[in-house]
Amino acid sequence: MSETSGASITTALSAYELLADPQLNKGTAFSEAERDAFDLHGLLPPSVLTLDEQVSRRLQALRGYETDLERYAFLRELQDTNETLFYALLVGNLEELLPIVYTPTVGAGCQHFSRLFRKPRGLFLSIPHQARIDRILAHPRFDAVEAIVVTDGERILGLGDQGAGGMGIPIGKLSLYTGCGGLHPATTLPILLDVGTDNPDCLADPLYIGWRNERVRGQEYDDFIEAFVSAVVKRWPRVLLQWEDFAKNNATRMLDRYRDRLCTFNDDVQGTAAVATGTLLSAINVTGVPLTEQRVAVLGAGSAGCGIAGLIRAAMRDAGLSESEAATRFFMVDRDGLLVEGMSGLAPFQMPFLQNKAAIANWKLDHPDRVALLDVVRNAKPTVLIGVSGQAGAFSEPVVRAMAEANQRPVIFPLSNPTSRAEATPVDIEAWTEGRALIGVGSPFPPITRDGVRFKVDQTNNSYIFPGVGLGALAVGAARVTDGMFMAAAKALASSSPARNNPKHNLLPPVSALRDVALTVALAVALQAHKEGQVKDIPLDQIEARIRAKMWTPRYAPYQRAKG
Ligand SMILES: O=C([O-])CC(=O)C(=O)O
Ligand SMILES: [Mg+2]
Repeated sequence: MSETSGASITTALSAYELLADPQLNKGTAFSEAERDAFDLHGLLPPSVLTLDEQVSRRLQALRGYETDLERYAFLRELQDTNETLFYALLVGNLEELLPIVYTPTVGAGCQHFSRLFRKPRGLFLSIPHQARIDRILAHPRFDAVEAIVVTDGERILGLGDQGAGGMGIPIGKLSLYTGCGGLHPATTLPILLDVGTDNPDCLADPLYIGWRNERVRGQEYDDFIEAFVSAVVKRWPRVLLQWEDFAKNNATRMLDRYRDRLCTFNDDVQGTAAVATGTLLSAINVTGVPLTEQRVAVLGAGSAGCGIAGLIRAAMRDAGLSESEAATRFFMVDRDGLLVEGMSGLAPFQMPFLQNKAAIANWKLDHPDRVALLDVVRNAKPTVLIGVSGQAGAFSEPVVRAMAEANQRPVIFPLSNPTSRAEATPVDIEAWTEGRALIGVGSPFPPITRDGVRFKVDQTNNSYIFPGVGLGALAVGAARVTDGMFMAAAKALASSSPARNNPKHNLLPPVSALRDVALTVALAVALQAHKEGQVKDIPLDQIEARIRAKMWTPRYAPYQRAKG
C-alpha cells in the first residue's frame, strides 16, 4: 500500500492502479520522474501540466456545458477520477461551483441519481443487508474515516422522498467539508441508509437503483438505525456523525436518542438553527431593535423550524429575557395554521412553542377556525419572518406587505431549498417592502438592485455552519457536539458580518469566503468545547494551531516507487 512521509508518498501501486485511484491520480500532472518510475509513459499524453493548468482546462470545459445538471455530472465524474483536481477547482471557485456541487443543483442530482450513476462513492447500507454492516465498514479503505454524513433520503431539501437518490446530499455536504472545512477527503464518508422509498416515481421506475420496497418504519426502522450507529461507534469510536435530510419525526427523535452516545448532530435542526440565529444577530445590528424585543414567526414547524426557534429563544435568554417571556415570542405556523395549546396531533418537539389561547383570543381572523400566516403577521406584528416550509410562494404579497407595514426594517428569511421551493424571491420581497427588508435566502439567487447598484443576496444556508462545526469538533477531539457549540458558531458567524462595519453591507460574508468562515466557526466551537470540558489534553493556546493544521489544501504530493 501507500505510505506518506513528509510531503512525499511512497507506493508499490502500478501505473494502472494509480490512475484508477481518485485519491492518488494526478492525470496529466504526473511529472517526468514519476512517469519514469511508475511506467506511466504512453498511458498519458506527453505534455506535463501543472495543477493550475489542469484547473483552467476543467473550468473551461465546465463552462461549455448547457445545463447545471450536466455540470453537476461532469464535476461528480471528476471527483471520482481525481480528487485533488476536483478540490483545487472547487476551492478556487467556490462562488461559481457551490451552486452546482451543492444547493440547488444537488437537488436535481438526487432526482436524477439513478440515471447519473457512474461509479459508487461512499456506502449504501440497505435493510436486506443489515447483518453485513460490520463487514462492510471493516474494509481497510475506510481506516482513515473521521466524518460521516448520513441520510435515509426521506426529506431531501424541500423535494421530499428521493429514496437511494438521496445519496447526492451526503456526497455534496462532504464536498463542502473538504472544500470549505479543509477535512482531507480520505477522512470523509457519505452514507445512504436504504430503508426503501414511498416515492411512487422511484418505485415505478425500472431503472431505479435503490431497494425497491416501501419505506420500512416503526421498530424495524429503529432497529436498523441502532445497528448502523452501533457499528459506526465500534469501528470509529471518535467519529463525527452528521444526520442530514431525515423526515421531521425521525430527525429530532434520532438526535435525541444518539446525541449523548457519540459526537453527532443534525444539520437541518442544529446547523440551520445556527445560521438563522447568526444571520438574525447580524440583522439586529442593522435594525437596532434589540433581541429582547423581537417577535419571530416561523412558517414550517417541523424539526428545522423548531430547531431555529429553540436556538433564537436560547439567545433571547442569554440577552436577559426570562424563560416564560421568551416563550411568548414565537409564532410557529404549520399546515393547520398557528400552533396553539390544545391542538391535536402535535409532535413532542413542537410542544415548547405553542401560543397561549388567551394571548390570541382577540385576534381578528380571516377564517375563525384556523390562524393562517397572514393572520399571524397582521395580529402579532412579528419583527422576523422565517420560512422552512418547502412551500414556494408561501410568503405572498399580502404577507410581506404586512411585515413592511409593521416594521421599519422587516427581517425576512425564506430558507427553503432548493431555489424552486423558496417561500418568496428576493426581487419580490425587495419590491413589496420598498427595499427596506433584510433578506436571507436558503438557496442562491441572482443579485437584486438596491439604491441603483447590484446587491448580492445573503445565502442563509447551513454551509456557513456545518463545515466549521465539524472541523472544530474533530480538531480538538470533542466528545460531543452540544447546543452551546452551535450557539458559539452562531455568534462567531455574526461577529464576521460585513454589516457590522457598514449597515449597507451584507449580513453574511460572501460564499467565496466560506473557508475563512469555517476557520472562524471552528475556533469558536473548539473554544466552547474546551470550556464545556469536552476536550482532553489540548492547552487553550494550541487550539487555533490544531485547527489550522487540520485544514488540507488540495495540492499534489510527489510519489516515489516502493523498492522490491
Ligand atoms: O442542503 C442545504 O442547502 C440546506 C439543508 O440542509 C437543507 O435544505 O436540507
Ligand atoms: Mg439538509
